[in-house]
Amino acid sequence: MIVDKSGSPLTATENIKPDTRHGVILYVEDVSVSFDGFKALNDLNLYINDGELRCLIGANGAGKTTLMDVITGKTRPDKGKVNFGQQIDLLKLDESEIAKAGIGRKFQKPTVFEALSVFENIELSLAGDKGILTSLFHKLSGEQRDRIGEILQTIGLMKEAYYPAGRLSHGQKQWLEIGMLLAAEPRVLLVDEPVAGMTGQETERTAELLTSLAGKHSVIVVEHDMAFVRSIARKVTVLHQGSVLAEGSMSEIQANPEVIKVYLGEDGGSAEKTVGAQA
Ligand SMILES: Nc1ncnc2c1ncn2[C@@H]1O[C@H](COP(=O)(O)OP(=O)(O)OP(=O)(O)O)[C@@H](O)[C@H]1O
Repeated sequence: MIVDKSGSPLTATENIKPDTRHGVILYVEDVSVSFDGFKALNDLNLYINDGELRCLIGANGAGKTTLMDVITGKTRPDKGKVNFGQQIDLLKLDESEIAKAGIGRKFQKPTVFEALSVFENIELSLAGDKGILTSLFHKLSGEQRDRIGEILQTIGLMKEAYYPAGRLSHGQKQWLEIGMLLAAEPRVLLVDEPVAGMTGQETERTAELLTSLAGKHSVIVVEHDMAFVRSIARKVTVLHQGSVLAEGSMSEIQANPEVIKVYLGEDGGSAEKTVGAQA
């Protein structure tokens, strides 16, 4: 349940806006999560500014997915604080309330309705909880049509609006899914490995899309592809063993001896090697 400053209960549907007067939209403080005694997150602190585009990197098992799970209510931390703006305590909300409050998540695998058109997929998302049948037989208002047009424009699928989603390329399906999330007008978008499996050209367009969303939305991208991270990131957070190891611009991260040591020593994977090699 969300409460206002005086402690009165409010529901997530009452259009509660996160208070970002201090410039921060997401506060994650001293968060720990254990699985059978193993600390997947260990006193983690992370602050995301309103409208920023943040990249989250780290070796396999560093805790990136667990962090996304905590923010979206899928996993409850053992301790710590997770606030949306200054006043909304996300630990008191369930997954669907968190989504309704304005935090959208895109998983790695696209889950669009393949038999429906691109337009209809977005139309369904616009309808929210109303259900497929109600929304497909409900006549759209001019305003709703305009909104769908705007989203199609943003995700670059205007030409494909009436194609069945099943005919889209892998990259286009990913953009459609981002468009479906945008229908709910989220303040924060969590995007998990958006360019995995994409062609070079699709990767470039995804970089443009995510960069264009920042400002109006705060975007957190989890990604292993360092070239992609370099192309979009203003600020990068490196997770290691459930805590923040380093935070800064890409060049600061690349020059950080701890980051180089941990990646190269621990995993030696290509993404991490790229960080070392670039330093
Ligand atoms: N439900 C769970 N039960 C037990 N251990 C878990 C569970 N979820 C995650 N872990 C462990 O917690 C640690 C952090 O996992 P997490 O998936 O958050 O890492 P990650 O940074 O997202 O890694 P990857 O890049 O491989 O996705 C790992 O050691 C993982 O095995």
